[in-house]
Amino acid sequence: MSELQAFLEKLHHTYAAMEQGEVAAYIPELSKANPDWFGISVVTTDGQAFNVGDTEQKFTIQSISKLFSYGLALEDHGREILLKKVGVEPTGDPFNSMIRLDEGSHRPYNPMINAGAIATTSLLKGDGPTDKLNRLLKMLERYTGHDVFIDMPTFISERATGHRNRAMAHLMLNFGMIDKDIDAALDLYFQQCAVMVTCQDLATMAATLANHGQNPITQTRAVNEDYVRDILSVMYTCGMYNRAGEWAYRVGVPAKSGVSGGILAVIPGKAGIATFSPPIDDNGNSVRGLRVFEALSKKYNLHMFDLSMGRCIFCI
Ligand SMILES: N[C@@H](CCC(=O)O)C(=O)O
Repeated sequence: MSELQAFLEKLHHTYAAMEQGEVAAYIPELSKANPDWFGISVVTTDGQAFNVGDTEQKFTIQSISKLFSYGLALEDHGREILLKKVGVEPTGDPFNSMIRLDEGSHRPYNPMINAGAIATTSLLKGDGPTDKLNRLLKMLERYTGHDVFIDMPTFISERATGHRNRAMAHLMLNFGMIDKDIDAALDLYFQQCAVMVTCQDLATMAATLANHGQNPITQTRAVNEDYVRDILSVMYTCGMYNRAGEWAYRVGVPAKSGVSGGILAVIPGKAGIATFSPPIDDNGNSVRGLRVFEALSKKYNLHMFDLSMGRCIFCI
């Protein structure tokens, strides 16, 4: 067994017993997740895969989808046009806050909070709702390397209860920051959040970004190489809810988490790492996931600004 595999198994064993955190329930369908589900996956840019635990359990991608739709919007519109519609500043506020929408330029602060993600998804090109959804699914399939599907109960559950997201869309419409067909934009946003993935998928998707936008297993290009740096920049500053600063300080790699319990992180040029465990803390981050990433970063010197010798030894 490789040293990395042995270390992943040790981490899994150590943190499986943790009992902190709560499974998200504000989208009713998410509350059905088993709090004991726990997986850790690593995929390297040369195509090696390491897995431990529930890495084949399917779950809805939720907020992690935001970084991928941001990549597609960058391809559709380019950096400067998109920047006029959605900023790149961290907020320090909860992901579903709308306080800052009502001040200043009315431009959502960044594409990783809900307001910015809804605005980003509303900009995706396509000939009507079906074409837009198909473009989004095809894009995600280039990252995973296989077909992806929407979990209908989760989509319907969020569509029926997502009043806060609906309110944000109305506020942005009021300010003229979003196209008037907000129901279609919200449906597409709820659909992208309800796409089913596994922990292994998330690691492959992260490895694709680590590999300059090309899937290291299928060799398919998932996103234009020019935009990988934009995606990773907003992940680094805004990807971990209102713990993004502490994550950057402690773990030091671009990452994104979602309320269903997934976290993915990109080690540029080296690997993608993902964890899945549904209990989340007050910020929305998986409690087991945070511990695993802190331990991995320490053990393998993953922090981007750690320039000591032996950095990221596991992925060479
Ligand atoms: N669909 C969820 C995603 C939230 C998340 O994972 O942060 C929402 O909009 O509330």
